[in-house]
Amino acid sequence: MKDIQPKVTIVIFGATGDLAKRKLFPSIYQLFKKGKLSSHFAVVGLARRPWTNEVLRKHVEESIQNAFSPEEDLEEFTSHFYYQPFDVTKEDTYPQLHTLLQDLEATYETGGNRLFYLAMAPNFFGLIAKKLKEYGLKETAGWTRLVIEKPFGHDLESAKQLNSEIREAFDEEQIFRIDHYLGKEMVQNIEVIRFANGIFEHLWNNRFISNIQITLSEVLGVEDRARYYDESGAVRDMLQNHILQIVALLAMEPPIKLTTDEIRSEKIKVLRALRKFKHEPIADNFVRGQYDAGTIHGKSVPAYRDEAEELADSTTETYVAGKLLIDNYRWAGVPIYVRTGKRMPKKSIKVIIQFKDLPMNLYFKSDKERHPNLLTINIQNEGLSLCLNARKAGSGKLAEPIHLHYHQSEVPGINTPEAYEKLLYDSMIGDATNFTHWDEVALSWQLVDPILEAWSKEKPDFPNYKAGSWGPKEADELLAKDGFHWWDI
Ligand SMILES: NC(=O)C1=CN([C@@H]2O[C@H](COP(=O)(O)OP(=O)(O)OC[C@H]3O[C@@H](n4cnc5c(N)ncnc54)[C@H](OP(=O)(O)O)[C@@H]3O)[C@@H](O)[C@H]2O)C=CC1
Ligand SMILES: O=C1O[C@H](COP(=O)(O)O)[C@@H](O)[C@H](O)[C@H]1O
Repeated sequence: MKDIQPKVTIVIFGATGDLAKRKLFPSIYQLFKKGKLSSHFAVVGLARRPWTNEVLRKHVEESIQNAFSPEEDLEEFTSHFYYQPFDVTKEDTYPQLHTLLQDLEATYETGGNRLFYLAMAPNFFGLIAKKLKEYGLKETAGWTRLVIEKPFGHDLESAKQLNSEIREAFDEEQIFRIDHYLGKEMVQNIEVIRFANGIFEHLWNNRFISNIQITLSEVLGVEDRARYYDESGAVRDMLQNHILQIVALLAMEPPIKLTTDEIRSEKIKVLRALRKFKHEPIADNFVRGQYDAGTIHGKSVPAYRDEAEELADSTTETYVAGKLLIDNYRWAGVPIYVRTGKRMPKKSIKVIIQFKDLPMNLYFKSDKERHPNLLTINIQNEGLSLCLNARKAGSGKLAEPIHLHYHQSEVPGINTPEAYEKLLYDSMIGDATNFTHWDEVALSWQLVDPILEAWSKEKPDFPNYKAGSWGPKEADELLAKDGFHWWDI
């Protein structure tokens, strides 16, 4: 079946920024190259810098050359890009934008479809949405949609405030809250692995699963995002969004149909059932950390507090590990251990499902040597692996663990699109399945707020893990007290 080729004007607020350069321009290029965009599209870049169309086009070209080696002449592609110097806080710029959009819609015959992409600091989101409505930029012959980057708020209260500001201007169906993990191939694969395989789905519950481990580890430190990151920390940056979305996909009930509403409704039920830790001590279930200087891949790296002047006394966590519990019939009693951190020994995104041991296993010399069955979903290096026990060759009656591996990248002809590429396309065709609904955002903050509130009352003893290590020792103790350990990833 041929892909739909949406006709559209994409308006990028924050077009001179990091996200636009590293992710958005290369993704739009890929969509164009793959024929998912026809010639009926235009991209308008907005930011304060006094750039021109030519400067933006050169910048877009460089960003694409940095991302991959394009075979074709990029000129035709970049000719669809236009730049308007624009300060979102200044009233006079909106009417100018209106005129530019109308001109481009006539030139490119886009049917008036407008995708407003807010690649800017979140404190501007409410204002931009309001002004787009006020200046009639939403009134067109086609559809208008608003794509919003994370973070969506700083806590539940600010998220509610932001949501109500946006909802005054846009309907929920027009709002696409992006979580780029939902565009990752293996995150999208979770529901297929579960609901298309009897051998897993029949066992996918507290009778057969002993625990689940989710690790999102990064080698990178804070890079040049110190100001943003220090306000955010690992909980707001990764746990509140990416990790909880993965949890929802792993734990949801089978949807009755593969529609946006049905899938969302199942995910929301999981987030509702997540224990919110309002009454238990947070320290029993969550561990925070901040990296000290250390060595990664043979290279010395500084402590978080030495990465930028403003971080000198920071108490922001660059690591969090936690034990989540889902209080429903399927998952009661199954701990879901999660961890994410910067400056870890390797970049990895993995989910490990540990199945319960058999009551008796005669094929191992001692209980200590027994190895549980593990299903590993490798989100970073796109693949799956299943650890089973099989006869140890030539050993008589002993068993040993063996691994069945599937690596998507080794399958000929498969070229997985980048997450942003998929999500941009979905937003243009109006498929909101892999975007977060307001209810999901609100429920996620309900989990996270009590953790942050408890932490805010005590000064942490930071730094407490070396760059290049797997985080503070308390994260190992979190599992050890339940009789588990983190599996190697
Ligand atoms: N970078 C990343 O990897 C990721 C980013 N995000 C999110 O994406 C968003 C953008 O991040 P990022 O690109 O890194 O940020 P940057 O700081 O690199 O870019 C911010 C952009 O906003 C523009 N800008 C700032 N003030 C104004 C203003 N008053 N009017 C108009 N434009 C303005 C800046 O341009 P100028 O100075 O020319 O005005 C610049 O283009 C944020 O919400 C971030 O949290 C989410 C996930 C990953
Ligand atoms: O959203 C974010 O994600 C990145 C990690 O994304 P990945 O696709 O490389 O796994 C993280 O570095 C960043 O701090 C965070 O804002």
